[in-house]
Amino acid sequence: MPSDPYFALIVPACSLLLGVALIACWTAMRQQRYLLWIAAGFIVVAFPLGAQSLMSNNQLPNWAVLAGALYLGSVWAISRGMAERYGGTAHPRVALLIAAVTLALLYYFSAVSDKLWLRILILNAGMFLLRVLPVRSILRRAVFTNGLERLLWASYLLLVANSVVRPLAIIILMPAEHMGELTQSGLWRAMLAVNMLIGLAYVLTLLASSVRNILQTLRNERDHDALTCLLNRRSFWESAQQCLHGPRPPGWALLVCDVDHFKAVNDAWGHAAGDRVLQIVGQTLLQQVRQEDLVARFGGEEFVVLLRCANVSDAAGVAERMRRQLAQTHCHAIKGAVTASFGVAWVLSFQDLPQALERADGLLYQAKKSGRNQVIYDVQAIGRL
Ligand SMILES: Nc1nc2c(ncn2[C@@H]2O[C@H](COP(=O)(O)OP(=O)(O)OP(=O)(O)O)[C@@H](O)[C@H]2O)c(=O)[nH]1
Repeated sequence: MPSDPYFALIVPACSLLLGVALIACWTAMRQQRYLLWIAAGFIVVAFPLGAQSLMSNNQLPNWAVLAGALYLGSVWAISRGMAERYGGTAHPRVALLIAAVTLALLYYFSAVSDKLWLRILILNAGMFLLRVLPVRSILRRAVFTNGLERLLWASYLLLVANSVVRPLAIIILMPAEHMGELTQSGLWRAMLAVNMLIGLAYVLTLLASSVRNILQTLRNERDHDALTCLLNRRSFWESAQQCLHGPRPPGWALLVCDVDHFKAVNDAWGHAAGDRVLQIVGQTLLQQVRQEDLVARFGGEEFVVLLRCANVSDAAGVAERMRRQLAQTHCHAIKGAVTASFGVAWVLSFQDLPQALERADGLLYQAKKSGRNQVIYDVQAIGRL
């Protein structure tokens, strides 16, 4: 047994704690099942690591196959988690084959011909192959959109590289005559520490990027209408403030659009068909605007668009295109098309936005009163730019 067994237990204890931290993170996020796989990887590896660090050299060969199976299982669980996170695959059948060959070789070099350095080499080769398994499919599918994602990927590749560096370091740095004392050597402890540091970097980056993703999802849900995926009233107001900031904003017009006789659509075809109509209206409005414009669903069948344009008649032209396209778009759910009415007002500034909304609403009301399926705009606003 090593002279300082408690020091040797620090690394497996840390691994266990990292696994528990990942499970805690999973319970908070629920849907991210890959966290469970990776947690399992860190928890499982703690047992052979702890046990082997406490074993004498004579005991090591007896447990080589079982410890090897646990190491390989833990490595594959992490590969599986990474594959699941990025929509790749960890090739379970190939993994099983690699594990079977590795364990057979471990058995041979423990029971038949006891060679510790060969066992280390074989086990690390098996671990390397299992870690590499998902890499190709991940690279094909994953888009590393931000620094954290790139850092996570880099720390996983470090784990992969470590499976190569570790056995090489042992072979190069450990004198053959002292190979038997490997698990009690300073080199072994240094390798455990490096392992732990890479593992720690990996888990911390994983936790940070998972929290980032969940916050992004929550922000997305907070800012968008669940049915049409358009901006909701709240985020429309926030984004409009950015568009219209400053005392003299560039030209902006406000379009208010309301689906005609929508209650009748719901009554005749059901609520699900009505929902589908709302989605089509949202898509139609989006198709007619540029990226800098804002399209929002304010509730019910009312949509609002903040449009960057030179004057109100240009905005009315855009609304007219929207109206026409909507009237021509066939919706399978109602076996026909819907029409909508529009009110278009000019926006003087962000402070003017509530009044502009009232003006556009008034014009929309006029459009409804005058027979629906039409655009009415604030004629007097022409040339105010
Ligand atoms: N399917 C669906 N219906 C909704 C949703 N929100 C509101 N509605 C329905 O939209 C209908 C709006 O009806 P009204 O305000 O009377 O307007 P309308 O029938 O379109 O009449 P006009 O606007 O005057 O042409 C109501 O029946 C609401 O129940 C939704 O998210 N999905």
